[in-house]
Amino acid sequence: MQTYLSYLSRILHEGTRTPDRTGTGTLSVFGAHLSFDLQQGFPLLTTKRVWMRGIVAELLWFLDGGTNICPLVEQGVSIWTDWPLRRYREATGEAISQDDFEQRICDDADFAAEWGELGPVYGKQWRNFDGVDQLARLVEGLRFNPHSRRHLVSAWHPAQVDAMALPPCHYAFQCHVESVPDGPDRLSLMWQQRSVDSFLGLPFNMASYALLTHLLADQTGYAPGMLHFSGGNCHIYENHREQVRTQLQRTPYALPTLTVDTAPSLFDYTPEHIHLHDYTHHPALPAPIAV
Ligand SMILES: Nc1nc(=O)c2c([nH]1)NC[C@@H]1CN(c3ccc(C(=O)N[C@@H](CCC(=O)O)C(=O)O)cc3)CN21
Ligand SMILES: O=c1ccn([C@H]2C[C@H](O)[C@@H](COP(=O)(O)O)O2)c(=O)[nH]1
Repeated sequence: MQTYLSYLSRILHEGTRTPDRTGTGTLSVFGAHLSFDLQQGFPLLTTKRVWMRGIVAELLWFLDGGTNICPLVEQGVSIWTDWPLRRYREATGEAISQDDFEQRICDDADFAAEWGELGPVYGKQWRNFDGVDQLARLVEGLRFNPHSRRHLVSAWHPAQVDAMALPPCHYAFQCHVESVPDGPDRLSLMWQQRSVDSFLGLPFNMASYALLTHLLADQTGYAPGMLHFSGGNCHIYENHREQVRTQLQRTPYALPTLTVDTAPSLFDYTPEHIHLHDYTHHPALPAPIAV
């Protein structure tokens, strides 16, 4: 995890003060690459608590093709609530609390359909990009044509980005199968991210794509290989600087490991199939999210 801490330190020391859409202000660099060997452990930060249950819920929601916050909210996961909540407050002028908004999303299906929808975001594009189930195709391709160089999934649909609550930040990923002498072939994954909230978002994204690699490997019979991140605008929000400094003073613990119980298909996993082992971490570092 030293690689993530060095990345944060680079933004802190070399980053340029840049205004941003949310009005928060950032320090940013353009262009960064991080690599993790999934054989060496599961890349969940140990220098603060990272909320794995929320990450699992979000990824399974993407895999299910979900674009409405309702199933997340029902599991107590609020990471996507801010955007629909703001839309509701602006449209109605009602000063509803987050708790009351989430309660209505859970209790009233019509309300959820109207106000909990994020538009054609990740889940939609992964499972139904103009009629193409990109994930089903990916699994078939990995199984039957492993050495293809076209194992690519795109969430960036130019004709639909304006209809999304937030255009995709991690907008594409590619898989790669590699032969290993005296061992099972390995499945690696690289994801592209145009905009990177390095303190709050990236730890989620790293764990989420690591988990996706484990699930794909489980479905295709490969061992998890390397995970690569390629970032465009990599930033630290001004109001995360203190938390970043605290984190940089902490010494990482050994990484946890992850095991997966096999499910009938990529679309049948539940949180009960996913087991995180030996996760030792420093205390949580709360920080405000820029909306
Ligand atoms: N500015 C911004 N950063 C993001 O990372 C981000 C967005 N917006 N918008 C869409 C999604 C939502 N994601 C989120 C949203 C919230 C947390 C968050 O608040 N995490 C906290 C606490 C989680 C909890 O325990 O409830 C954390 O400490 O990691 C993380 C990722 C990632 N994305
Ligand atoms: O998975 C995600 C989703 C979002 N983010 C961050 C990156 C930016 O800080 C904001 C998005 O704002 P834009 O103006 O659309 O770039 O959300 C992330 O890091 N990871």
